[in-house]
Amino acid sequence: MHLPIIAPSILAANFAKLGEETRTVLDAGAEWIHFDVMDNHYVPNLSFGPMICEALRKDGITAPIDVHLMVSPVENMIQDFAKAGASLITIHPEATIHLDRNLQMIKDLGCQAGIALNPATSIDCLDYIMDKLDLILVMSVNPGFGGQKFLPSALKKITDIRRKINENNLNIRLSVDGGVTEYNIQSIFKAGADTFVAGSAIFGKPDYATIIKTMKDACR
Ligand SMILES: O=C(CO)[C@@H](O)[C@H](O)COP(=O)(O)O
Ligand SMILES: [Co+2]
Repeated sequence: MHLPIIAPSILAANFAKLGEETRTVLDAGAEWIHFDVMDNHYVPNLSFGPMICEALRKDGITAPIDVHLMVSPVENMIQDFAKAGASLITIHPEATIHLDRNLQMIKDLGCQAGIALNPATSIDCLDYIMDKLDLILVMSVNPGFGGQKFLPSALKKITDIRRKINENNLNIRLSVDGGVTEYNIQSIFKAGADTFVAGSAIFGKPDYATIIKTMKDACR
């Protein structure tokens, strides 16, 4: 099992100070930055695109940027985010009719590839693509908005996917996204997740270092 990673979602940051917020949360102990891309088509909300990712890179952010694409179609955004400095690009199976091809496209562009599973999406879709994955993102809310409540059904899904990863001896990170807080992170960790996306639980606090430490301490 991998060491736990905290990936704050900057969707919950103060957009007027995005560079500063990103640096502060990394200095506070976060390992990755989670970058939620919403297109008002695949999900009913609009966030930010590759230009903002590129701006963070130009501003000196060197930490891994974990791009969560909630867009359809995916092809142009995969190319643009790879160019903009994304480290990892995660796509939703419902957002494309060529999942295998698009995962391969992410890898060919030099990024790590992830798949995001909505609350109602079965883990069966993993069966023929596991060898192309660096990350599986379990959505513990329906995608489109920050600040929602964690859906407990995600815990069984995490356990089932952890079993699949371990049985096949695969080097895949298992991430959980949506409603992760200092109160539920331990049960999510115990279910088998190793990567924790949290937006409002971190950016809603005055002291990012304390909340990140609390979350990490819960994962032991
Ligand atoms: O992808 C998404 C939502 O679609 C997430 O990354 C959320 O933005 C996480 O925010 P919180 O639920 O932690 O506030
Ligand atoms: Co996300």
